[in-house]
Amino acid sequence: MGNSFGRIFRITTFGESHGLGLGVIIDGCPAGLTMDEAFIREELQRRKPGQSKITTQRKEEDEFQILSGVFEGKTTGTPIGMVIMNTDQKSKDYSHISDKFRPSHADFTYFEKYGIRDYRGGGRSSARETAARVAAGAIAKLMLRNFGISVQAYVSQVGDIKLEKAYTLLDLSLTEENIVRCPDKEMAEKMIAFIDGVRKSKDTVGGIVSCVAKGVPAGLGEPVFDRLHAELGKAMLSINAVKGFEYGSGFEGVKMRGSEHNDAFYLEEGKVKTKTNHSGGIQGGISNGEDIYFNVAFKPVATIMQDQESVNEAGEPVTVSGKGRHDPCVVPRAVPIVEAMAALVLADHLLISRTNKLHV
Ligand SMILES: Cc1cc2nc3c(=O)[nH]c(=O)nc-3n(C[C@H](O)[C@H](O)[C@H](O)COP(=O)(O)O)c2cc1C
Ligand SMILES: C=C(O[C@@H]1CC(C(=O)O)=C[C@@H](OP(=O)(O)O)[C@H]1O)C(=O)O
Repeated sequence: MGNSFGRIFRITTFGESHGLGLGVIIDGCPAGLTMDEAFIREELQRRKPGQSKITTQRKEEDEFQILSGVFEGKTTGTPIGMVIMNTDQKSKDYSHISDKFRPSHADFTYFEKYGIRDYRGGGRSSARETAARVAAGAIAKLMLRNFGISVQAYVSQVGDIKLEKAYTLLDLSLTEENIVRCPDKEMAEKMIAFIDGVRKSKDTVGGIVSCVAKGVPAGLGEPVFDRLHAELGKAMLSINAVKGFEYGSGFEGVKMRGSEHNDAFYLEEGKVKTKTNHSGGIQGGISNGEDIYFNVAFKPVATIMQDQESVNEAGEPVTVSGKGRHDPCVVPRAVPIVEAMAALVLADHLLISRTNKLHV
């Protein structure tokens, strides 16, 4: 429970931030998929810590090894095991809080649930675990690529610096050109300067990652509880520090009338299309063939380099001061994580949909 995700394309992750390493088992990846290790490496590089001045300075190369499930460059249909070793843990930085709870991190809730405190870094609750998800997500992306499906995310907001343009008006190929991963160069510079300033003031800040999936065929998703947007929402809300998810017109849509919000159908070369896409590519929990787009809100990082009020395991009031290497803002590194989780949902539903209709 709690460590696995997906139904057919199913992943289980393991490992802690300051343990020996972490990894993932993917069970259900179809046989015959060409493995592109260089691509998996690239994806991990986009997420790894220590990549710029606006991320945590922990230096992990996040080199991975595939242990099973691949033979002569192709998946065999058996479980794929992947490991990434930890090489730069500095657990000493956490000895001073070994019995204290950092406000708004998971120290207190994990202790309440398990009665055990792995105080080496955030343990299992550290976003280090998302390296395993990105490795699995890369394989899901390789599978989706065969079906012409792409998933691309970018940073659209940091604090109150907001990119007002919709994704349709942006050149998303520019996202990787800067360290904050915002495709608008000018806005990116503002965001970077802002995060750097917040970091220097020993504080942290939140932001929004936007994501678009293109080429998703109509018909993915289940009609009632496992609606495609519910699955995407769960995937996104399972990422550390996520506080909000909205898809399509989202919360802004409430300001519109039905006459404006409805997406009119038309035919293009015999194919059903919609003129607008307020539905975000999903209607009745099922994809309609249009782009699927959504936003994910991340809170400011909990560990700040300032004294904060807290309590310890003995129930005494204490002061907690941040130490160690932490992200001043998670969104630059969250971009590949959001993409990975979206790719896992879509790969899973692509395989599920094959059981829906005899002719698919
Ligand atoms: C990419 C990424 C990097 C993160 N880095 C840090 C960090 O350096 N320090 C920290 O306190 N929290 C960091 N977080 C957030 C914590 O992992 C998260 O707050 C914690 O697991 C508690 O979960 P919750 O915030 O979802 O309740 C990061 C999250 C992500 C997605
Ligand atoms: C190491 C990574 O990021 C970490 C995410 C994280 C957290 O609390 O989420 C806290 C910091 O590390 P630690 O687990 O040592 O406290 C970050 O450096 C990584 O993403 O690979």
